[in-house]
Amino acid sequence: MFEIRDLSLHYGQHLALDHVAATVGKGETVVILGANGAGKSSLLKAAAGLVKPDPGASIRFAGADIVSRPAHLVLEAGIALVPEGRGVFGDLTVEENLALGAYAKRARAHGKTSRDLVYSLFPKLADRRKQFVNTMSGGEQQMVAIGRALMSKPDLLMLDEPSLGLAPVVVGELFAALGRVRESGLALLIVEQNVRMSLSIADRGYLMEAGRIVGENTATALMNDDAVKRAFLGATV
Ligand SMILES: Nc1ncnc2c1ncn2[C@@H]1O[C@H](COP(=O)(O)OP(=O)(O)OP(=O)(O)O)[C@@H](O)[C@H]1O
Repeated sequence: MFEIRDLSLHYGQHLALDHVAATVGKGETVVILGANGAGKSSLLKAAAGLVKPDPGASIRFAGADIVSRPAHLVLEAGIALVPEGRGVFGDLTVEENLALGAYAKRARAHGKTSRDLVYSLFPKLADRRKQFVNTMSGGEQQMVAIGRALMSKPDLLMLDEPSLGLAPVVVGELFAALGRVRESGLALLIVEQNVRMSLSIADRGYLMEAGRIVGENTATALMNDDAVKRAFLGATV
């Protein structure tokens, strides 16, 4: 359904992505693991149309080549990004933030159905629909950000470090909610530092290092991989 090939990206002289190839199947959950600066955010930004890759890249989604499309047209094609740092509007309420997520043409006619889906996936948001987002906890704000992205009716939801800065118990809640999003049939592409948690809801994962994909396997195999354990799970194997 989603296929990236030969994706390279320079920031000036700096090569941030080097011939990256990756896929996400329909309804599949895929995690990208890698150290700080490996290029994970750049990969999501390029896929979302927020940064322009080097010539020669191919990014295909549901049969269409979307590589040169601007961000709003990538969204119309069915790919939504929840950026690192969330990007919610703090001085608007939960329901106002959600309403803003439904501006895409593909989403406008489905506002009520999408809102009902978001509230069923995140019951906490339903209780707090009139609350200003800047009075909410970090975990709740992350749920608003995910809810807003879901309002665009995506087929692929990309998340950049959704657990960043959240307390462990909140991270647990967040991943339980992402598990429910996954069950609803969406494909997910997640960049995460919380390797254990993200692999626990994933089908597959890629390892990134210095702008390149250096490994790929099922989530179960990665969880048991000695190199992954050493690098990301704090094990001394
Ligand atoms: N706008 C930019 N201009 C110049 N260099 C950039 C820019 N954005 C990212 N980089 C550089 O590109 C490389 C990849 O960055 P990227 O943010 O994609 O990595 P990451 O794996 O997401 O890391 P992190 O987990 O720290 O966010 C880094 O060396 C970073 O300094």
